[in-house]
Amino acid sequence: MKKEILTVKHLQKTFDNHGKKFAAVKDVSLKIHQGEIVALIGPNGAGKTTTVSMVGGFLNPSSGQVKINGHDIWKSKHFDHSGIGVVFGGELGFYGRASAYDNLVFFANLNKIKWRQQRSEIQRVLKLVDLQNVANKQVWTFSRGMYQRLHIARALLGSPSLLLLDEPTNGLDVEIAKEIHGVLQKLVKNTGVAILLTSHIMSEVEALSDKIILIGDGKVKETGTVSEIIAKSSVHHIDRPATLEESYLAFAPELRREQ
Ligand SMILES: Nc1ncnc2c1ncn2[C@@H]1O[C@H](COP(=O)(O)OP(=O)(O)OP(=O)(O)O)[C@@H](O)[C@H]1O
Repeated sequence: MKKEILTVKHLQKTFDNHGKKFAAVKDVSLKIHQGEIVALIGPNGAGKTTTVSMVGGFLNPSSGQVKINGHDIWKSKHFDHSGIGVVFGGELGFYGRASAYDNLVFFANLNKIKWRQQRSEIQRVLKLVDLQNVANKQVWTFSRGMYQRLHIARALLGSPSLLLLDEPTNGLDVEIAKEIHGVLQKLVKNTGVAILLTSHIMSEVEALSDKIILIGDGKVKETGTVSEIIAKSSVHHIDRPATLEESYLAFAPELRREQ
């Protein structure tokens, strides 16, 4: 049995905006094991990003538990980020005139990686995302795909056991999205890192995930592998298997927010 990396139990988040309460996450429980890719899917406003933010330590839960490697991250006063790498994505976040290597030195310092270990650690993460041959190139020259790979490399500094990716290929064209999928699959295979991602792109979820968690109205509505979710949706065709997108659409009414 593979090691349990992330355990989330009955997570809840209620926002209070000037006395007006809104329960964004009502009841989310999930588990991720070493080397697993798990996708959170659901309609806009379902509570996916709020969940990921609580797992990543950016937002404190109203109640519930988040454990990384058995350690309750919200129990201790000082949140220990070392087990988690967050991929922020987008075209910001790096200094364009500096090289990929020098950008990563900046983040290695933030991560408190000892200077003696920095060189080998930066080379390790650049290799994992296949950027080792452009380590000394200025980042402004990078393509969108290379930029996204550098975001992943940054998140891998310090060898976290869990990577969080909120819509990892948002705004990227199909070809670059495929490139990123390949990087993530290779990463999981080579390092055993666990991945929690959110996505609206069903082909991406189908290609990457070992497990899917369907979220609606701030609650987990279904959990299963791609084929289990398709089977549960009861969408059938005589001439071909149902797609995840068709099955997701069949679940859509159940996922809407209760008024
Ligand atoms: N700080 C906040 N104060 C009040 N409500 C918030 C706050 N942050 C998020 N929400 C609300 O909580 C709900 C869940 O938002 P969240 O961003 O987690 O959804 P999501 O599933 O990630 O949606 P999307 O797919 O659009 O990214 C939404 O209705 C959102 O407006």
